[in-house]
Amino acid sequence: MSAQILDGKALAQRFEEEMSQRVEALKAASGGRTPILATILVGADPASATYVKMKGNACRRVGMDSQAIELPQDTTTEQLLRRIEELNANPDVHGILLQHPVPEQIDERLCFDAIALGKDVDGVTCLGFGRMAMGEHAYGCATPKGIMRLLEHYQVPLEGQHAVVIGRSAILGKPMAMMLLGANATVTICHSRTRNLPELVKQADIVVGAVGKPEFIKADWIKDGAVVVDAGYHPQKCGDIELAPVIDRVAAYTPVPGGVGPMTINTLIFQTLEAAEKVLND
Ligand SMILES: Nc1nc2c(c(=O)[nH]1)N[C@@H](CN(C=O)c1ccc(C(=O)N[C@@H](CCC(=O)O)C(=O)O)cc1)CN2
Repeated sequence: MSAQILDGKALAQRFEEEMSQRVEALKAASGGRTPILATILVGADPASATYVKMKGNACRRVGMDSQAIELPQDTTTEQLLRRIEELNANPDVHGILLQHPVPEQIDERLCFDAIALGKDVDGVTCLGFGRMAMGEHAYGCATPKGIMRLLEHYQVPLEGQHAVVIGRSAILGKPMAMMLLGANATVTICHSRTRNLPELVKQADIVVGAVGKPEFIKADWIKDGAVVVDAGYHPQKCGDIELAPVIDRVAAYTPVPGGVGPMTINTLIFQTLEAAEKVLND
């Protein structure tokens, strides 16, 4: 069997070309106003700094701007909330990204939830999650929404399929499960205390690795013909799933790197453009 590669890098590039045209049209229609994503990075975690830089670069590639806010490691919850309130009130800012994780003294949930719903282009607020889960409009959480866009592009059937999501984090596993459910998949959510994890994964038509541990999901848990989606990315340049031994016997898989990661960034930028279009086209 020759597996389909769910190529997130190529798809993100293609979507960027389409978005560039939309940005140009928006600027022309709004007297030259430019969509702006505000990015907030707290502390000096090198990986987070890299991701935020990649997001700013992606904005510029499609003709949008980013406003980078860098706050020191000892920032308090109150200080961060004030910065978010300023961005909420700034009409020139169309989307707000708070890079996760923040230093441990900060109440991350409180800060995520302070982001105005219309500017929550990273889909991190409880309100946005609730609306999405109930089938109402909200910007989706960037990584799971990016996975859904990838699966849709490659016409991976979801309806009636058994999707097993391994991981239950607020910005990945939980919204992923709700999005798959919204697409009429039958969803099992597994986590660190799940018993019989290998047996559950063996039942999956679609496996989503979202556990944050390198190659935690073993090749011999994955059934022949499954669709394998790996949302992990680790310094060893591998994901959450032991991928190499299964690529000849699965139906489709996301490579690491070049699968889910580029779609995460593309989705954030795409949703920023949507938010800007809502404001600037009015
Ligand atoms: N507020 C948020 N914080 C975090 C999110 C998020 O979606 N919102 N996701 C992750 C990290 N992340 C984006 O922030 C991210 C991780 C990896 C990639 C990516 O494109 N990886 C590449 C490889 C990169 C490399 O070569 O160094 C790939 O997989 O091809 C993009 C975004 C945690 N925080």
